[in-house]
Amino acid sequence: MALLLKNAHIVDPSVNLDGVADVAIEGDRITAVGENLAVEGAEVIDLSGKYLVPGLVDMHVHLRDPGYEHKGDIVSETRAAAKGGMTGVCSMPNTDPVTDNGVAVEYVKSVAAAKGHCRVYPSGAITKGLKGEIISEMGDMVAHGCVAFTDDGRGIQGAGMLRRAMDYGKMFGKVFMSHCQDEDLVGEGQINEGAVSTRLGLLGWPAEGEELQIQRDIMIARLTGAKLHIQHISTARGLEMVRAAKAEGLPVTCEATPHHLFLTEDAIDETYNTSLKVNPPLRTAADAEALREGVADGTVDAIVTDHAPHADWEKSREFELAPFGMIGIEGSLALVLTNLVKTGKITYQRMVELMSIAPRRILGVDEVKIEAGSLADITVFDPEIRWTIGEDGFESRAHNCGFTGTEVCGRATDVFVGGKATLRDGVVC
Ligand SMILES: NC(=O)N[C@@H](CC(=O)O)C(=O)O
Ligand SMILES: [Zn+2]
Ligand SMILES: [Zn+2]
Repeated sequence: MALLLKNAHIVDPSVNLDGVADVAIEGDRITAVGENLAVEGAEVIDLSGKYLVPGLVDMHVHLRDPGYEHKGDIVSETRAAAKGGMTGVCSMPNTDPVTDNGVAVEYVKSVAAAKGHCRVYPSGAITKGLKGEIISEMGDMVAHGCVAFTDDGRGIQGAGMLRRAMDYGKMFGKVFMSHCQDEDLVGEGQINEGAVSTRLGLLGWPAEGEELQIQRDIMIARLTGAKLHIQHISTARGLEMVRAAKAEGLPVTCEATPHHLFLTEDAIDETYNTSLKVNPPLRTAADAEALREGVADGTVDAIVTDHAPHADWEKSREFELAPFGMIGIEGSLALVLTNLVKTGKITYQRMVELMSIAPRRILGVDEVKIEAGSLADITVFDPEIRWTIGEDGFESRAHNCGFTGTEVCGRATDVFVGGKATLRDGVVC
């Protein structure tokens, strides 16, 4: 049946839209955008007071499926994505078995298509088993729908390995996404190296453990001509390196997470909250401030969550034994609205670039525009809903959210993927 979304404030910088209008949808496409639209027989949804934007995409998400379904699976984590307002996610390959061949990509793609609550764009490992030793079956993975290559969860330790993978893999035209972590330097580091790690008696993880690989990967991208995307960037100097690479004209992009933008190492205290144990670690206030500047000035291309579900029993251990990672996909839109848009740091248009347009462009997946003919992947949110993260639990199977208890303003109410509702009035469908 046709759908008519009425009276929403549409924001889509790609077609210069910033104002109230109606959107008509038929099948999986937008058929018209304009004022006072009427479509015979259409279901009419009044969206007065709400914003309507091209569907949000979180390009860094751990679905944990196959292999770690006790943390989350494709159904539970795409439900979380829909609840957070996402129409699509890029899944990470650190599953078991690792997503490093066409069959593994096919599994994620087909289960998501059959049972998922948003689109899933699978990434594939750069090296077999994420071991950093042998190049994965890149061509096979691309043939099965892999959109990007990454060894996320680990960095590629050998510079020569990365060089060979980029030299070979660049023919597929996909982006290489780097988790930058020099394992020899980082060692058993638990949180950012500094006064907080010293006071709490936790081994430190120096900013240099990330920056060395950011610089190295930029240099190897320059050498090979491959497209490079720096994942979950967390340090001011690392961001400076990306800024310089962009100024040089290299095909380098980067992403930042809400936790690296809005939390710092100072949130970690004697309660040893393991939800705040993330890779890379929460950094200093100066780092977070530099990242927010980068979001505003365009150096940071995309906001992602690095949504990383872990079971309660895995996180309820000594800080050193708990795994790294926090969930975030249900709160990211609200955190960005609350901390960046409503404070005037960025506009709604910039938010749409960061959370919708740039992720699709970097991943090279179908564009979505609020105009006739486009795929009807749409996110609707109410900027005035006040709520507290975690108060009603989570759609995710996991609870390891570092923002639990944080009061925010703004929440997704309705999401459409290919014209089909996946969230209606805040309820996942
Ligand atoms: N970010 C994390 O702290 N953890 C991620 C891995 C990763 O993104 O590197 C995970 O898979 O749990
Ligand atoms: Zn990572
Ligand atoms: Zn990750």
